[in-house]
Amino acid sequence: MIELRGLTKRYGDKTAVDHLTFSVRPGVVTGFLGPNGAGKSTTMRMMLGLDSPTSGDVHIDGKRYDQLRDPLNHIGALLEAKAVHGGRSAYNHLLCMAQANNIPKKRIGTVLDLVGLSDVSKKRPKGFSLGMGQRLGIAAALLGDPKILMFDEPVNGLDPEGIQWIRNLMKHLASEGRTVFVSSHLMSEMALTAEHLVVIGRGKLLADTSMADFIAKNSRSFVRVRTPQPERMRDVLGSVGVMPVFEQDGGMQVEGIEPARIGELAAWYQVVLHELSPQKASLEEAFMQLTAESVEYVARDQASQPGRQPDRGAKPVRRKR
Ligand SMILES: Nc1ncnc2c1ncn2[C@@H]1O[C@H](COP(=O)(O)OP(=O)(O)OP(=O)(O)O)[C@@H](O)[C@H]1O
Repeated sequence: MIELRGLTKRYGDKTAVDHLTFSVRPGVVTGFLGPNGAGKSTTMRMMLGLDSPTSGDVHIDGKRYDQLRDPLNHIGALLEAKAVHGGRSAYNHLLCMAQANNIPKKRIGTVLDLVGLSDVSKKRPKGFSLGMGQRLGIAAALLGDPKILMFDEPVNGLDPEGIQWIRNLMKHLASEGRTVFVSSHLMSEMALTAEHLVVIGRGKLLADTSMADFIAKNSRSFVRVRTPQPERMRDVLGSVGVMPVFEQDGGMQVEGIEPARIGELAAWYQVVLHELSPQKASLEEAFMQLTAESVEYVARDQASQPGRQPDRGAKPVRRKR
């Protein structure tokens, strides 16, 4: 279990982490989400004692990191893929870590097997691909057989096979009862991996919720209707108590009625339809809306258009009647 209480980090007048209070529980993968610059890495560094908080604290199984004996036996982390001494073989890299942390040598073979690097254990990591480097970083995190694991953007730059491997590994580690905390700026990736979500923006907590709740609240479904007779269609829908919402490009979003029923009504009242398609607002859209206020760096074309939504149909515009 990881517990943060009022965790705050300031760099000069910049508040990178702003009074974060939440807990990360064992047995599930917890996704740590936020746009670039939200403060995820800074938070993780403070969890690992690599940075000290300006105020507040973080406890790993009830203790501060610096109070843990043999910390690698409690918490393992993958922060930067290639932060490895290039001159040592993969085996020797892990050996140095094991010796420095009172970890039995036999764990090295176990973790190299687990991440699929046994065949290249004598090779130097500087010749490794990004995916192999990532696997070595994970082997290092698992070396002390810790109950808590932390991964900072572990799938960045990986191919689909590597992404799937890491996803399955994280789920497996959680199913063994471990605490698994993984950061990402991609909601779609987290939806496939995490059971719990912590979302931050500009260092502040925006959501601490189960993935199921987040999906239930945010995956709004609606029907997109396009017709050359929008006013007439609006009246037809109004006659059955449904109020469409017009989109900027003239289409309309209709909620609370099945597409088949809309088609039947249109046929009955002789309204021509050009589109009748069921839609689901994506989780990525919901995440972008949640964090929209807190995005630090916005592409110029978005920034120059106040109110512009990042994705098609993310927020419909109501047209005056
Ligand atoms: N050492 C530092 N000195 C000054 N500012 C810093 C320092 N480290 C981080 N920051 C600032 O703190 C904020 C949070 O950065 P952080 O790297 O924790 O965010 P992040 O959520 O991990 O972002 P990303 O997804 O881009 O890695 C950013 O505005 C960053 O510029």
